[in-house]
Amino acid sequence: MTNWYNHINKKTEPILNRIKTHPFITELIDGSLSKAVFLFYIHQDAIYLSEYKKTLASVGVKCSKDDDTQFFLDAATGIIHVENALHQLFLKDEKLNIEASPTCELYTSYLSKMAHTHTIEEVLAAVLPCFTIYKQIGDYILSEQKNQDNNPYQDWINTYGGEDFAKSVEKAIAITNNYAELASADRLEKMNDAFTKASKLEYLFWHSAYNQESWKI
Ligand SMILES: Cc1ncc(CO)c(N)n1
Repeated sequence: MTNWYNHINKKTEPILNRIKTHPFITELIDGSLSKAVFLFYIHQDAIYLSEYKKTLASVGVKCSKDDDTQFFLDAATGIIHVENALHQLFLKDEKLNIEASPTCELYTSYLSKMAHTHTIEEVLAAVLPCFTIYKQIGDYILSEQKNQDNNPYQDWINTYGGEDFAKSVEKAIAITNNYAELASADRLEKMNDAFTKASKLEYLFWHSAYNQESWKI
């Protein structure tokens, strides 16, 4: 398949639309999101990112082209910078010794499973929504908001709306499309499933933060 990403992006548009209309995002746009909810999200995202960077490094190790390996290792390093910047801004005095929520645990475990027991095509498809959905949501928020000068969450919003992130997203799409071009119909189906599941997990991640999800016991 020549442009696999275009195909799966269209197919998963309903999930993206659900994220755009989720109260976490609509309230983030107008600045009314509760600080407790946002901090819960940032804490969970800190845990998520520290696991996600390991998955990206594993993906890099699995790539056959030097260039692709370098891209994922750089992306993993880039995450360390994002983590430090965001967490210094928003978690100044907060301690990071909290446990992962059920959804955070589910998402990071799913990605780790894909990286360690599935094919390179599937794990590429599984990590891609982390790039593309954040880019789409970052751009969406920037285009919708009218309060860039006084939104308390602007630093977070700017991280994912910028040019550097856009380049990185384009490269991740191109690498995944290259693998999809040579994949069998069966492998493509598995890639679709992985991209769809990771997109749903992105939705659940916002949703679980909005509800400050806890372990039931
Ligand atoms: C849950 C989640 N997915 C993707 C990103 C973007 O790297 C992030 N920061 N958090």
